[in-house]
This record gives sequence, C-alpha cells and structure tokens, in this order.
Amino acid sequence: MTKRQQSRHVRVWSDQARHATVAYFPQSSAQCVFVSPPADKDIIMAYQIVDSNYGKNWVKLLHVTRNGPEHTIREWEVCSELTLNSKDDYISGDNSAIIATDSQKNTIYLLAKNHGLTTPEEFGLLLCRHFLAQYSHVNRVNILIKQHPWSRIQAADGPHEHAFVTVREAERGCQVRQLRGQQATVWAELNGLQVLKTTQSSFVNFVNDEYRSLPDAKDRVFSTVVSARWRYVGSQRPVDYDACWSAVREAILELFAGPARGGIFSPSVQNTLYLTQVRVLNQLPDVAEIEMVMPNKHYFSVDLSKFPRVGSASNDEVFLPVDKPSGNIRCVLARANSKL
Ligand SMILES: O=c1[nH]c(=O)c2[nH]c(=O)[nH]c2[nH]1
Repeated sequence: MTKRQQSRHVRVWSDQARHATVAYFPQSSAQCVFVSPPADKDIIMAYQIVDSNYGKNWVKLLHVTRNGPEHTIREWEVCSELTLNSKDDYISGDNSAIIATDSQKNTIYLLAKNHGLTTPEEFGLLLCRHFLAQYSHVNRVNILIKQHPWSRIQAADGPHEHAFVTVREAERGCQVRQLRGQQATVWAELNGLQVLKTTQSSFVNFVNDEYRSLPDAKDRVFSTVVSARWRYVGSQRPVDYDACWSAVREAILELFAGPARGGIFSPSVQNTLYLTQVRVLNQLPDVAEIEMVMPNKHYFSVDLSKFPRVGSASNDEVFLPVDKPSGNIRCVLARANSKL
C-alpha cells in the first residue's frame, strides 16, 4: 500500500499521556497500533490480542470423480483459518511457527487429491483433523466452504455422463470449526433461495399508532430470499449431510408454498419462518439449532386510480417490485435443552 492509499484508511492522532502516536485502522481487527512505537513492554502491558487467525481465503478447486464414463464434479471455494498457540508471529515478527497461507492452500489441493471430495461438511472435518494432527502448535481450525451449484444435464436420453449446467436455485456452504481437544462444530448453510407467491399471504392487526401508514393487507404478494444456517448436534454417529441439506430446502419450500392446489396460508413472514424452523427441528434430529433470515421483498400494487379514464380503482395485476428497503426477519430456533 502506498502512503497515499494508507492515508485514506488511517486516522492518526497524538496520545499526549503516553507520548506516542496511535493509529486506528477501521477495517482491521487490530484496532490500535503505535506508529512510532514506545518500548515493547509498554505495548505488551497496554494491549492484548483478543482473537486472531490467518489462512488462505477462497481457494478455488474443481474435483472430478471418474467412475468409468460417469463423472461427478464438485466446484468449491475453501477458506482455511488457523489460530496458533502463540502470538509471537504477530507481536515480535518471529515467523518460525507460521504455516504459510500458501502451504494451507497446497494442503487443500493435496487432501482433495488423496481423499476425494464427498460433502463440504466432511471435507471441512478432514481439514480440521489434518491441521490439528499435523501441527501440534495449532489450537483452532476454522474452515469455510462454498459450493458452486452444478447440476447434471438431463439430456433427451437421460442424465448426462459428464456434462453439467449451473442451476442457481440456492447456494450451499458450510463452516467447520475445531479447537484442539474438542469435538468439531459443523454448520451448514443454504443461501439465496428466492421464492414468490401471489396469494395466501396476509399482514393485518399490527400496531396501529401515529407512525403507521401501511393498510391491512388481507391478500398480498409474498416474496423472500431465504438464508438458513444450522448447527449439527456433535454426536458420534455419521450424519447424512446431503440428505439434511435437501430436507431443509424442502421444508422451506413446503412451508412457503404448501400443496400445489390451494397452497398454505401465511399470516406474516415471522410465522412462516418460525414454522419452517420447527419443521426442520422436528424432522432432523441431527440439527441442534437453525438460524433463518427472510427479507420481505415488497411488491406493491401500482396505484392506477389516478387514471380513471383508462385505469381502475383496484389493481391486483400490476405490481412494483421494490428492491430496497426490504423488511428483514430473523430468528434462531434451538432445542429447549441445548446449550448455545
Ligand atoms: O410479514 C410481515 N412482517 C412484518 O413485520 C412486516 N412489516 C411490514 O411493514 N410488513 C410486514 N410483513
């Protein structure tokens, strides 16, 4: 970074009491550093590193499993984050304990080659186990994986052996985190599932005070882009991560849309979100808790009453999709006996 670029990010002021200059980096987790440093022991006494990690972000890889002519692909972006048992690398510039982020990237490729890829969650667990076993001075491993939504092409004569198409219905990801001496924690993610229905949604009987302008809506368009993130119970028995992910997706679609004839009624985004979470916890004993976010993407009926000669007082056909702002509804539902 040049000096000119730096000055955009850094506020510098003089700390009279300590006779030192302090800089604040808003985008950095290290919030205070001495630009003209006092004695090292002053720094050590004044501050402590509360948390730190380092690793390689978004290592892109495509893995091909070749089962004769039938091929299966997985395209992922993997982030590794390691936390060491000492902070000497940060504090004194001693690099001797650093597992280079480049080596972390190589590890991801080598484990993919040697073990193959199954689910993102299982590969995350493999990486956690590997880093903790290979390096005794690694205290914590955090792995994030995002999966590209490839789907096998359905050709006229059946599923294609080796050709795929991107179907961006929802994106899959996971986070696996393991501390030395502890069980790994696995989170799965489903993001970007955009849905819309044209009826069977209302929003009435909310607070009616001097701030309210929204009329009761007995029948409205309901659209949202669902994000869900759920934590697995850390049990010993193996989890079918693919089946769980698909079951969460199905629960979201079922509780949003309902049966093909007639659908399902929603009194609010809050209630639909909550009922979906209840369905997930009821159906999937391996899930300990689930967080869901459903922005309320508004579609307002365009006011055509100003055009009495060509328009009509009621308009239930032409809507204005409102990009921003949206409502934002979030809830974390856990089993009542779980320790969060
Ligand atoms: O389902 C809804 N929940 C709200 O909290 C809300 N607020 C709002 O303006 N519209 C809606 N819809």
